Amino acid sequence: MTAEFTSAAQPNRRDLLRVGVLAAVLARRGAAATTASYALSTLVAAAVPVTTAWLTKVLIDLITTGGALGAVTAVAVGLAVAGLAAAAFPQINQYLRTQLDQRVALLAQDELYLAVERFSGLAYFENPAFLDRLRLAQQGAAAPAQVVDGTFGVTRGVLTLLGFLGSLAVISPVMALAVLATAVPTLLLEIQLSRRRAAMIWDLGPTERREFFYRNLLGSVDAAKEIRLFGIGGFLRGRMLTELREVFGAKRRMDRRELIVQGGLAALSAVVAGVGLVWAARQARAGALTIGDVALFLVAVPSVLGAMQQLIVSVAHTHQQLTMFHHYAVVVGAAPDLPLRAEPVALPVLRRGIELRDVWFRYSDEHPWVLRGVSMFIPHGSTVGLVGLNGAGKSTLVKLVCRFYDPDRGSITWDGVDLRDVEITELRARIGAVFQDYMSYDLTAADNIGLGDIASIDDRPALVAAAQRAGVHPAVEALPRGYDTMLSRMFFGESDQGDPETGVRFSGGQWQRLALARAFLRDKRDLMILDEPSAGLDAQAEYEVHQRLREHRAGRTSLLISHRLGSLRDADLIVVLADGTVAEQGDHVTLMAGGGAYAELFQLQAAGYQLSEQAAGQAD
Ligand SMILES: Nc1ncnc2c1ncn2[C@@H]1O[C@H](COP(=O)(O)OP(=O)(O)OP(=O)(O)O)[C@@H](O)[C@H]1O
Repeated sequence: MTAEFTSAAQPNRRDLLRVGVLAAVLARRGAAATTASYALSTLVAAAVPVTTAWLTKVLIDLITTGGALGAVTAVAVGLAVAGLAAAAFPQINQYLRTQLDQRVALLAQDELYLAVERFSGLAYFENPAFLDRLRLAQQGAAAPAQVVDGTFGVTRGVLTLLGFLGSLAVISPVMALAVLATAVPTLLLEIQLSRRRAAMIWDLGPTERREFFYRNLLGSVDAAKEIRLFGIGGFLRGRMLTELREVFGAKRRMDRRELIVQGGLAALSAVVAGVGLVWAARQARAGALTIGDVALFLVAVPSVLGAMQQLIVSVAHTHQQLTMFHHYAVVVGAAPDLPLRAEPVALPVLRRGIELRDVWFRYSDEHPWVLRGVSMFIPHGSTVGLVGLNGAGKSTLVKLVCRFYDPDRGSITWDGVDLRDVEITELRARIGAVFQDYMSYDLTAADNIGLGDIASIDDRPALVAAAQRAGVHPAVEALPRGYDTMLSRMFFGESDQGDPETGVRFSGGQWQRLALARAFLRDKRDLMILDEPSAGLDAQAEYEVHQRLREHRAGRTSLLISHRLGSLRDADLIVVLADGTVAEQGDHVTLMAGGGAYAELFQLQAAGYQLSEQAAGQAD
């Protein structure tokens, strides 16, 4: 499924052509008028140097041969106008280029993240090859404008080159051929260098990713405690530097290669120009060339070489940008990570329940099976508790019910309709959830709750009601700007708290209550999933939250995961997962009477509490 991300980084000619067309289409859609103006301005900019050189030659010849005053004046005025154009057009070009860059990048970025949003599962985001592609695609979003710019650069280079080469050919066809002959190897070598550079960028992807990870870790507030307590800053820094040295080493080798190749080619051009200069001087001395010819020659040779250099740089740059843009095209054009039905079945309002039938799942072919034939039923209107040791597959099962992945075998049905047959967004719109690894957004308290149901984000009474149910309302109300206070995972001083741009730091339990409030805002959904909703709460808060959950769960369908078995005691059904299968299921009383894994776990926890009570009693 993900082979398209791991395939060779080097696009072939057909790929380049295809992405070139894609870049042009994006430029047209994003900035048609700017692109057209830029094209026009490029043509003028290309014509100016050649026109100037010819007018200079004509002027010198007119002056040295005693031409008419009117003619001299007309040519001089022409030269002045060309000078004006030479002064103005670089600025105009620069402005148009920036406009083009920004407009096309805006569209390209929008389309990239639209495509990313369309990947409705999680598998791509857990695939390092995809993450590498995405990182390069983000850089590639700026490429279409660069490709257009490069194409215009090539056009400008070709026009200037042809103009000067034509001028040179008039004076010396041999010289024109000699100059042209240096261009061919230069162009080929530059393209090869560009290919190598693109391959190097791709190969360095994993190394750069690791370096980025260590760099982030060293500056992260979350990791700061452990790094300091364990004294591992030096160790992590060492690893970061090793990765960085590897990156720089590869880049240095590439730079040296470029230095040798480009230096050699520049020397070759200089030799050709030098030989030409000697030849022209001798020809003028012998009277075979006019002074105007020599002046034109003196301008034409460096201009041809310069235009050629510019052309080569533009070709190489365009090639490199096309290669970068290819990463963008791979991401934007990637097949959906989860198969989508062309004609999805409408998702019925849940009336009967959700059934998992012989569900097998593993994260990839290289991973072990996590679920091995799980069959269970979540009846509508009931609370089902999911129990199991760490790594038993509880969160995985929840992710399958949300269709973040598809089962490898078996099926999950919603009132008899297979989840694979319905529109994913419709399914997700029917589910409310607090995940084990819930998000803490560096946004206002209101936004942190409102994101749970974007349609209600401005409905303050609804946000307050959700916060009240999650028991976080008093804490939010006490904030400097109440619900409009920015919450942040960063620390800001007291004096900053009046500043709406800075944030207040919440405790872990308060963030968790906010996540709960976010889920409560979605409470009119068919299914509520709560994966460890109270793990970070103190005992009193946990009691309160469970009390509210109980009230809230009444008559609704919910799937509840908790290691604190006491909180699942009153669930209608408790399912125990072990070794990827359902080890046992039933309500609390039945499972306790059965004396199986659940009863054992429950008694172990209860004994733990009794022991601590006894210890506390003895201490008193
Ligand atoms: N994205 C992933 N890629 C590969 N393996 C994964 C991934 N997520 C989980 N696993 C593996 O799947 C198994 C089940 O994990 P899961 O998180 O579902 O367990 P759990 O029962 O929720 O555990 P816990 O009680 O610790 O939360 C574990 O062995 C875990 O290593």
